[in-house]
Amino acid sequence: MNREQALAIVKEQLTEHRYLHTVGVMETAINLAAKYGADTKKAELAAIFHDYAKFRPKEEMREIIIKEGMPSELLEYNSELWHAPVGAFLTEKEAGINDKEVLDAIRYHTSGRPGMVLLEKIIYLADYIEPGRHFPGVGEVRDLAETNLNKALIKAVQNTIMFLMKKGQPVFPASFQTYNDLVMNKED
Ligand SMILES: Nc1ncnc2c1ncn2[C@@H]1O[C@H](COP(=O)(O)OP(=O)(O)O)[C@@H](O)[C@H]1O
Repeated sequence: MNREQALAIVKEQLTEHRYLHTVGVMETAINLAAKYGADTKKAELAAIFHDYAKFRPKEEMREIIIKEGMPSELLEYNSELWHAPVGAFLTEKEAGINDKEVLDAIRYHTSGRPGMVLLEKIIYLADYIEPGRHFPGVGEVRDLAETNLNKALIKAVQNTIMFLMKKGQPVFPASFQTYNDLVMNKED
């Protein structure tokens, strides 16, 4: 599937604002992939589809999580988390993309996971720093991403956890595990 075909498929699923975000994630992911030696075509495809399920009704997502045997713990946490694993499932089912690396990058783009591979890191980070994002701390992560992918990712995961905790919201544990994994295996 080429870029135009992929973008046309997701455009139908998204609002204009979310579509523009997706294009920003795509461009950022391609740049990061080129810089850090990942497959730019896979980065492009994963970025285009990362929010494919963003606007599916909650009930549909809940059913898919249960039926497809996804971690039921997800249902106890912020439903904002659901579109990532459900998006991976629907990207395969409805768009026919079956590349496991691409699907995993979509699946883990919101929570992260311990042992993230390069493509997963790139999509998580591209989602966080694409040019349309404007929130406190994003500039620091953008700067880090120029030179050190892991340091940028640690900062992004840390900011996300701290943002949720400051609001007194529950934190899905995969993000803590991601943070610990990255910090404990830091290479510099
Ligand atoms: N571990 C977590 N526990 C609970 N909510 C989380 C966790 N990680 C991210 N989120 C929340 O999920 C939401 C969606 O994040 P994300 O998928 O990265 O962005 P978007 O869908 O806008 O591209 C954000 O509001 C974020 O705070």
